[in-house]
Amino acid sequence: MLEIKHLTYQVSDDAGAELGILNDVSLTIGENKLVVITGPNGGGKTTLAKAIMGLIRPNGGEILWNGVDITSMSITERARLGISYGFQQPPRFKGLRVRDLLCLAAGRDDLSTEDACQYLTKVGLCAHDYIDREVDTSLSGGEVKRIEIATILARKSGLMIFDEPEAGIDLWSFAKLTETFQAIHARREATLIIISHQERIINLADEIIMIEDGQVAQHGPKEEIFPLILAKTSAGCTYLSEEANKA
Ligand SMILES: Nc1ncnc2c1ncn2[C@@H]1O[C@H](COP(=O)(O)OP(=O)(O)OP(=O)(O)O)[C@@H](O)[C@H]1O
Repeated sequence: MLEIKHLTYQVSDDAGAELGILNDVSLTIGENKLVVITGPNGGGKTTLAKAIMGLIRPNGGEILWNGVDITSMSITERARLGISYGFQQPPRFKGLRVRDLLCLAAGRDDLSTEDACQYLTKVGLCAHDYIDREVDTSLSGGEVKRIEIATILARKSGLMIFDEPEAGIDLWSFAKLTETFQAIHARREATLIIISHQERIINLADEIIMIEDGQVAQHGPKEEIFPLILAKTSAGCTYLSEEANKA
């Protein structure tokens, strides 16, 4: 279970004034739930994910994973506790091959080619073409994104956070990725937090959290929150209004 209590994160602007990015965020995510975080651009979704992973230090509040206070822990300590985060824009690793990254993620030098390839297939990559490629600028944005997601799958974490996994990914790979999320969830293997604006991903959720202006604007079961989001975003669009009425 992930518990976030009164989390705040502030930065100073150029004039030295405090700017609140996360403002008293509290929420609880149950074990093995699939939760989608959505909301307007700049609302604070990535900042919240980075705070959970330890990539930024909050100014106040607490984060507990399975009852353990991780607020002051390093990224490495959180990773050891089984927390993973896939960046919105993943980094590249010149000199490392896809195979090396998967071995590192799985924590095994002896990861078989077959096992490594299975993770790539789950994100819609033809394993044979990619397993020995270097993770450098020769790979497209969508390819790097899928390779990073494959490394998260290889890590077998208890809490997997994906930041806009759909970004830059073609329709075919996106369909494969959606199936993969669904399969992990069906096997109740991990708690999944997916930051997304994509209706097909939102549809996979047990719960939706809407973050707006650094606060939790809505949090509840998909059946309750999705119609509210559709109604809010459909003003002036007849098609979306009809979908909202159907939902
Ligand atoms: N270090 C920082 N300094 C100044 N502003 C910041 C900093 N980090 C985040 N912000 C601002 O905080 C707000 C929230 O950013 P964040 O990336 O969390 O939004 P988001 O909800 O993930 O947006 P998107 O949907 O566009 O990815 C944005 O306005 C961003 O510009």
